Amino acid sequence: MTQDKKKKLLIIEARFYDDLADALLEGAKAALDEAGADYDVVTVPGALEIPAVISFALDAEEEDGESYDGFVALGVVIRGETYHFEIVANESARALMDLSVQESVCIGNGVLTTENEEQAWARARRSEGDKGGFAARAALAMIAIQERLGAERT
Ligand SMILES: Nc1c(NC[C@H](O)[C@H](O)[C@H](O)CO)[nH]c(=O)[nH]c1=O
Ligand SMILES: CC(=O)[C@@H](O)COP(=O)(O)O
Repeated sequence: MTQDKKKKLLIIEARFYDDLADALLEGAKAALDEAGADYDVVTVPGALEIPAVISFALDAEEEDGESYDGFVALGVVIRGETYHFEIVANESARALMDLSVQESVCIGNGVLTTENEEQAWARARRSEGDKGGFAARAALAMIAIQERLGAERT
């Protein structure tokens, strides 16, 4: 991957909450458009499915499939009545971190984990927290650092 090559990223969005997913995706797309990066979008049911899609993309790359310079994970996990919040929030984050470190993959994590919907909106809206845009910019930053260090995935 050369410094001047146009970057291509894969956005994986968990659409457990449709309207919130729209807000996160708007921010992420705006950030990547502003950076002049190309991207594809894949939609999954929930945050727990996001890490596997990155694994699928890495596997496909080894079979001469599409190659992505980085990944943007988007989703919203809102606490309910049971322990499932901890499972979804913690395990999706853990799997993304494990992928980034063990596979040297550039990932921006825009999966919100909130106590309620109000907190989620305050972070999803591009005009407020813009966590979707932040995650996209984080992925781009990691791609640049990986290039600078000469650590691109072969
Ligand atoms: N409760 C939330 C979920 N739960 C669904 C899981 O992510 C997963 O899709 C399901 O367990 C089937 O494997 N997902 C979110 O993204 N946000 C939530 O608040
Ligand atoms: C984060 C979740 O999994 C949550 O939406 C599930 O709600 P509940 O714990 O009330 O089943």
